[in-house]
Amino acid sequence: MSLTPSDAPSDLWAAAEQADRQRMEQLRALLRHHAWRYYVLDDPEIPDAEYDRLMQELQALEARHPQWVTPDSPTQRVGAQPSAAFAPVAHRVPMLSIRTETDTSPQAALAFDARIRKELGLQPSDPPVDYVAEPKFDGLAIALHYERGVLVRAATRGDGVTGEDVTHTVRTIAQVPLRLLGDGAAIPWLEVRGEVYMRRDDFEALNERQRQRIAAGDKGEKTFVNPRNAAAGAVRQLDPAVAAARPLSFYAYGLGDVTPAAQGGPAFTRHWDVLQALRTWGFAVSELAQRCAGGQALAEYHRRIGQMRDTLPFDIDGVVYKVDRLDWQQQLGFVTREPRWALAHKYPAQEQLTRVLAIEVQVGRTGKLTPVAKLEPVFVGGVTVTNATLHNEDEVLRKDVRVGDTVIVRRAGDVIPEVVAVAPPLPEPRGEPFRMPSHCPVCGSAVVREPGEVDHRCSGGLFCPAQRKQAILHFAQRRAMDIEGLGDKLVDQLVEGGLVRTVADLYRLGLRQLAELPRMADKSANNLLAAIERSKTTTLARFVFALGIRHVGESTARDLARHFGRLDAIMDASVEQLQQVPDVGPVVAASVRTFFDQPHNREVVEQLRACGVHWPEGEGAATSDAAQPLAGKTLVLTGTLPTLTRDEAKTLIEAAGGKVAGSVSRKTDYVVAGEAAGSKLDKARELGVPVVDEAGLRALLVGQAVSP
Ligand SMILES: NC(=O)c1ccc[n+]([C@@H]2O[C@H](COP(=O)([O-])OP(=O)(O)OC[C@H]3O[C@@H](n4cnc5c(N)ncnc54)[C@H](O)[C@@H]3O)[C@@H](O)[C@H]2O)c1
Ligand SMILES: [Zn+2]
Repeated sequence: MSLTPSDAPSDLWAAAEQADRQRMEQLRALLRHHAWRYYVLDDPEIPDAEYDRLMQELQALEARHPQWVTPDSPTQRVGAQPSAAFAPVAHRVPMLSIRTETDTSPQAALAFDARIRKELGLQPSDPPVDYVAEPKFDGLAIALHYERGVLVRAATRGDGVTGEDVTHTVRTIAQVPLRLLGDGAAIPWLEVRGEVYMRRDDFEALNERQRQRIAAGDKGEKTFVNPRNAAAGAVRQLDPAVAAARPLSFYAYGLGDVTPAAQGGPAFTRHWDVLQALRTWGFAVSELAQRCAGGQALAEYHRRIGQMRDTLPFDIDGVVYKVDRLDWQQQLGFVTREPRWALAHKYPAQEQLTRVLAIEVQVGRTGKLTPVAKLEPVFVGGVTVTNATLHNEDEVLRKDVRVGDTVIVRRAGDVIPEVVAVAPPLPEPRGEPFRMPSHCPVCGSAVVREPGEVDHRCSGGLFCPAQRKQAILHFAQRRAMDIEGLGDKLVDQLVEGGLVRTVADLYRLGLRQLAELPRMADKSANNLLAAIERSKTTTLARFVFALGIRHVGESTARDLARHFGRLDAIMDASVEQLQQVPDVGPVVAASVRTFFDQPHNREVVEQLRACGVHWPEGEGAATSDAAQPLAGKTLVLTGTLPTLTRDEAKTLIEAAGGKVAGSVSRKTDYVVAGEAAGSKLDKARELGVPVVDEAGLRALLVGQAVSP
């Protein structure tokens, strides 16, 4: 029920008025606070959608009570007061906001067109109005001043009248021309306007780098809420080096104060022509800008760009419609803070508020543990989201996200939704701070975080159901157990069909089970069984590599096999003993020890042996199922060999027991030189190291002597 003077007693009416007035005061204070966080600190506390809701509520109240609208109300102003940290720049042509339409349906485009036609006094019989439609980039507006084609100043929008001088940082942006091309160079005074933004991939990479820095103990660093704020923060830096290190981009979309045509400035009649000229002067102008005749074409544009939104490399929060004819723009003019000739037609917000119901830990296929927030379902970026990543333990603690908190969730493009921050107010009392579990929630094995690493990992690689597929693929690969035909698709089928839980189950597969799999003929099932059977005869080095112990690659596996000779010796070696092996440092040693400390991993190893997987054990037998003609020899590869790639040559040499080194020294036994061999060949000659070609290498591989 709504209260109006006619149906409510006057004191009730007065009370309602009083409540409105109080709410307006409250909203203004809130909006001022959030505008300050957003525009001055580049560190918003609430999502834009939330800010827009507060703004709309205030606008509605002001519409109902126009007598209480104050000139300093956030509804009457653009941006925020420029910061005193920068020199002020006066905008000769004010930098305004754009009227925003949050109704994402096509109707809004038609309504805009109808309004424009009405304001221009057009008749239904008049032709459609020409518009230019452009993406609305989510970055920050910048004015660039060019004097005779040379960039002399760059300014933020500030409060629309006075901006901040950010020439020092904007100069570092590669897409901002320092000198204009073509006839742009001759214009006495030219102000170009556009948006500085950060591409989504650049933003993700920047945040990943920040997370690494924080993990490495850099206390001063933080991650950024979204590309818009990362871009704004970079531009509004005092130190240009910081901005230069952040990957920023720039799109030009219009002009500000320009020398009139009569005094040597450019003459334009349409906005579209402005965009084309900007391009010839050397600016990036969006390829997505398009001319549209009439409201229907605008609605179609909104739909088309909306469909592309997730795949665009940058964030957009809507599209902008602009009347193309500049004389009409002039005629339509401005209201307080917005031109009448433009409209920002939004898309569903990419950031929303919701509540954390739980924090779960997920285990990825490589064993990495990721804390994930379970959320009260929320519509964000066009879909309903119920889970959002929290990346790692440090991130959860730094953001201090707890169960019961209200958080900002971001979903942009095809990047997985993430919790970007906790939003005030905090609940009273709060939940417990997050702790990473000490044991894998999937398999119960110990969870390990290595020094200098951001991630926690499950150490039960051979057994952990989360890591099954990865473990089997690794185990079966050519350089490990070499089970031919056991690829991605088949592993999926075996695991999903419940036939294989650990690698030991491979040796228990029967023909009947295999033949029942979809797309599996008897012949291929037989081939696979034969390949599995063949793999039972292996070497200790291959077997150790096949286990998938973190940091134990092929060559470490070989070193371990050579040093210990027997599997049990490796499994029981202490961290100190492991470090006796050349090239095995504390991290690798700890990783091997932890792996074999997991009872589940040991069980799988025992099952493999029980299934008949075997290798020659003991001194000298460690690595050889064939002769090792290059045992103890070090070779260096240089240049291009006629038939072998460098990888293939390396594999062959290592299979023959040799080592491949990166540089030539007195300890090098042979240098294998191909086409276009460089300084390594010179070095070999200088040191008198024997040099062989590919034929020579092949001879060495089979144990023949070669004369260099
Ligand atoms: N989260 C918060 O706390 C908070 C606080 C204050 C403001 N905000 C957000 O900031 C925005 C405030 O609106 P505003 O007044 O700055 O205007 P706006 O960002 O909605 O629209 C005007 C701006 O659009 C940009 N723009 C992008 N592409 C353009 C194009 N092709 N042509 C012309 N302009 C283009 C320009 O930078 C211009 O200044 C809202 O989205 C609001 O939610 C958020
Ligand atoms: Zn596990």
